[in-house]
Amino acid sequence: MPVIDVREVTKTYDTPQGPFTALRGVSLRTGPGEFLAVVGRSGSGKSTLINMITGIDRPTSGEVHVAGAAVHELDQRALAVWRGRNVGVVFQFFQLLPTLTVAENVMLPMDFCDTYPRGERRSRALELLERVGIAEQADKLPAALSGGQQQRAAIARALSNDPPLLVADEPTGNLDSATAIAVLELFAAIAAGGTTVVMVTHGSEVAPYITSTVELADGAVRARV
Ligand SMILES: Nc1ncnc2c1ncn2[C@@H]1O[C@H](COP(=O)(O)OP(=O)(O)OP(=O)(O)O)[C@@H](O)[C@H]1O
Repeated sequence: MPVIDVREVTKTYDTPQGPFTALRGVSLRTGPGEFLAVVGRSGSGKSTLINMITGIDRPTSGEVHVAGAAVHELDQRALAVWRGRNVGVVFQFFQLLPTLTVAENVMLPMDFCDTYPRGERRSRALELLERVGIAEQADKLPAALSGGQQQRAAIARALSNDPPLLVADEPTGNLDSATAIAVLELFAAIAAGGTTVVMVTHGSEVAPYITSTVELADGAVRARV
C-alpha cells in the first residue's frame, strides 16, 4: 500500500488577477520507507503539493490518499485528528515553542492527540531526543540550542506520535552545510526505519541520502526518478 497516493490533483487559487492554477493534474505514489525529495524552481508548486499531502489545503479536483485516509474528503476536525497522528511536520525555522523546554516541545503532539498515557510521555520524549542525538538538551529552552540542535528537537517532536509520514519543507535551508548533512543523515536513518520522509529542497547535497525525486515544473510533474 502506498503511504502517499496523489491522483490527478489540480489546485487553482482565486487571485485578484483571476484564477491561477498552481498544480495541473499531479499524480504521485510513495511507499513506506522512501525518502522523497520534491524539487523544482521557485513557484513550481512544491509547497502547494505539500499542503495537499498534509491536508493544510484542499485540491480543486483530484484525490489525495495518505496513510490510509482520503485526505481530500476529511472535514477540519477530522483532519486535525488525522494529521496529529499520521503526519510529522518539520519547518525551515524549526518553530519550537520558546517558553517550553525541549522535552516539553517534544511532548506537545502526544498531549494534543492523547496518544500515549500521561505518565509515559516524558520518557518517550527523552527516548526520541536520544534518537536524534540531543538527549542532554532535554531541559533547556530552545533559544539555548544551536540551529542544528533546534532542528533535531523539531524532528523529535515530529516523530512524537510515531507517524507513518514525515514532511519537511526546506528543513536544511537555515543550517550551515555540515549541520545540514547531519540532518539529512538523520532523515535517511528515519526513512530506513520505515517512516516515509518527504522533503522539499533546493539543495543538490541531498542526492546521496534520498531514495527518489519528483521534479515539478509549472505545476506539473516533469520527472519522477
Ligand atoms: N494562496 C495562494 N494564492 C494565490 N497564489 C498562490 C497561493 N499559494 C501559492 N500561489 C502561487 O502558486 C504558485 C506555486 O506556489 P508554491 O508556493 O507552491 O511554489 P514553490 O515551488 O513552493 O515555490 P518556492 O520554492 O518559492 O517556495 C506560485 O506561482 C505562487 O505564487
